[in-house]
Amino acid sequence: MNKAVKRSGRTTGPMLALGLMSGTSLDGVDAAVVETDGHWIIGFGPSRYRPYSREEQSVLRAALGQWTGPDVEAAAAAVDAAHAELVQAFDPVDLIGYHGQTLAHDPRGRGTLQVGDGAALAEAAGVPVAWDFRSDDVRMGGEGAPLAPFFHFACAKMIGATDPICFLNLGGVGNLTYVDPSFARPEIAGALLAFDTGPANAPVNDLMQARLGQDMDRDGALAARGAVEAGALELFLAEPYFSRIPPKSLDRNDFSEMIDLVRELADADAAATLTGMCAAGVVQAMEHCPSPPARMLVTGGGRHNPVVMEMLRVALDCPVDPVETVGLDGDMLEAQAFAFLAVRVARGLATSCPGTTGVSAAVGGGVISVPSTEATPV
Ligand SMILES: Nc1ncnc2c1ncn2[C@@H]1O[C@H](COP(=O)(O)OP(=O)(O)OP(=O)(O)O)[C@@H](O)[C@H]1O
Ligand SMILES: CC(=O)N[C@H]1[C@@H]2OC[C@@H](O2)[C@@H](O)[C@@H]1O[C@H](C)C(=O)O
Repeated sequence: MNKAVKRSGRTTGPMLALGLMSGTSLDGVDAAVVETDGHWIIGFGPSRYRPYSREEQSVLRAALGQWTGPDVEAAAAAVDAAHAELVQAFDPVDLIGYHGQTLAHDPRGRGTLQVGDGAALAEAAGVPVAWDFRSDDVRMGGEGAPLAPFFHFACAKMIGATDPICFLNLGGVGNLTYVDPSFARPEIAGALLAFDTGPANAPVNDLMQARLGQDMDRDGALAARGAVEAGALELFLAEPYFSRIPPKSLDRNDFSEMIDLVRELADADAAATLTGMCAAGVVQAMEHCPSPPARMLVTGGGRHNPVVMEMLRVALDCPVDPVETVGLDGDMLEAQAFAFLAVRVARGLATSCPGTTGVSAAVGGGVISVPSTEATPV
């Protein structure tokens, strides 16, 4: 059996890390290579996407919101198998960052659960694996999410930003990172503020599935034909979550009852209203930022939706662009984030701080499992 270790032996120099992320949309696994010393992004390597099959998706969906039991075990097995298969497609790396699949997230109650066994993957791949990224943060009073902000800080430095900017990830859930790149390090108070903005694509996907048997409102085609219903939007914004001071985080299904607010609406109006809720959550989020950002860079699948992008452009006082505008890859940013964080775990560096998760002090989360064939940890 391999062992989980906390700290690195090697302390400097770049490493080649492969990040693996299975997001809340349950569509598949993203994998991307990053070369980094844990502080600076030296370069981006190859990336791949491995979609879940219909069967795999239903296994994962059946386990959502559960903490233990046969559904969770089946989901864990499906997640491990998909990741092990995907890793095979890459040339050797120094380290893997394995986020796994979040099934349940209740940081102030039962904790947070990502399935995916890093020890087994380390054995299968023959490479050390950093995993279980969120538990330590939750144990120290944090939200356990979002964790991409330390990577966003490095991205802001890489693109040469000098004024504060925001990264907005529109996945199943939305999350925002405000970065002040004038700070030298991400854990210094004031460098980062991050939190989940509200539901993003998940309610729209659920609506499309329930009403039309489709996975998503591709290119916002349905929403573009409808109108936002003001009453439903108002009820949505009355949710206490939006006025709560960040950091704060959400589970995928925390807002699943939003679909009830559009139950009486025609398909196009329902899609437009749920899309409007995603944008409105972001607009509310800006109220919590310490200063207006110079620009907003959008990542995640929602950046492909012209309806939500236009809503944001109309409502916000700064340019709103996909991250591709600055040369980043919006389909792979989260996978790259977990490659970057893996190296930070290996180096004993912090992965979250009070500004990103509300944790009591900067914490280096995650553990590293080393394959039994390897004599010393990374
Ligand atoms: N062309 C498109 N038009 C509209 N929506 C799109 C398009 N492409 C992707 N999406 C939306 O983006 C979603 C996938 O986003 P993404 O891959 O960022 O999610 P995720 O990583 O699983 O979620 P999270 O970041 O919450 O973990 C799809 O389920 C869909 O709703
Ligand atoms: C608990 C959990 O898995 N949260 C995810 C989810 O998906 C988006 C948003 O909610 C964010 O908080 C987080 O993922 C990103 C990758 C993060 O940790 O930065």
